[in-house]
Amino acid sequence: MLAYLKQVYEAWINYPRREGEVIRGQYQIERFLGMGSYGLTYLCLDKHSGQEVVAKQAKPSKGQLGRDLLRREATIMNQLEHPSIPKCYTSFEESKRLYMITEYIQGRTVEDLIFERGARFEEKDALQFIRQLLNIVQFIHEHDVVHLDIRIPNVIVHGNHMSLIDFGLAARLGEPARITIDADDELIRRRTVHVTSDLYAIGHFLLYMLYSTYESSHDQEEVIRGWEEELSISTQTKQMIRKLLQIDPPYANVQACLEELDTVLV
Ligand SMILES: Nc1ncnc2c1ncn2[C@@H]1O[C@H](COP(=O)(O)OP(=O)(O)OP(=O)(O)O)[C@@H](O)[C@H]1O
Repeated sequence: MLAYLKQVYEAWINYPRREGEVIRGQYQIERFLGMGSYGLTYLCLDKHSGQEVVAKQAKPSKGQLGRDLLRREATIMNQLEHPSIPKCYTSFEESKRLYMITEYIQGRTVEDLIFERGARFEEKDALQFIRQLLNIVQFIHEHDVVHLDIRIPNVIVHGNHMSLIDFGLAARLGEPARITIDADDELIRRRTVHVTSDLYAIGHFLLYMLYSTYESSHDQEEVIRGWEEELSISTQTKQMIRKLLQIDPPYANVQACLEELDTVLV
């Protein structure tokens, strides 16, 4: 009963703001984009600049933790000035709610491209794509930050341009755990702040892209096989994925991975 009441209360306090409402007299809500684990995200019109921007609000039910994470996200994004990372414009409180305003990235996520648009990435295309992504991640690591949430819904593609979004879980390398975490937030505690975490995620990212061309044969009885058997890809690419996924000794850093990738791409 208590758990049910908690659920009802959280749904009520997390209820998104309506379209048309204006945040701090400047950001008019055009569309609710979604509710993540720690935040509510809106597409807004900045009435001062006439530009579309993204407003992320700390999720009220997460209390201080949600606010701390959003503040940390804004601090980290402010340190990462790169054409493939959304700019953080400002953050502020309004009526005890914390908001962060960032650049709106046009385009489609890789998840949408594969699962909604039916995009297919051949081996070479997938590797070239991963090369671009590695360049962004290398920049982030050079700034002593680890993203920790590199997944196909967090990469947006617009023409030939790619952007990495959602720095909500990003952390500084070697950062001591400063945030008190309750039972619901176990996930964060288990993540290790090390560059290999991002490389591991890129291994999975690459597998998603490569599986976009995979067709299982329905004639035979369904047999569960691993990716190494199922995917028709070169031995070199398989070796790279094994290192990314830490099946074999992992790359020490992004540079080592890029160097090997370049030998595969020639
Ligand atoms: N800067 C941005 N530009 C364009 N779209 C964005 C931007 N930031 C977030 N989005 C989109 O808004 C939606 C909600 O994003 P948000 O990061 O709040 O939650 P999530 O990704 O659904 O969950 P979680 O943060 O728990 O992974 C997603 O569809 C995401 O693609």
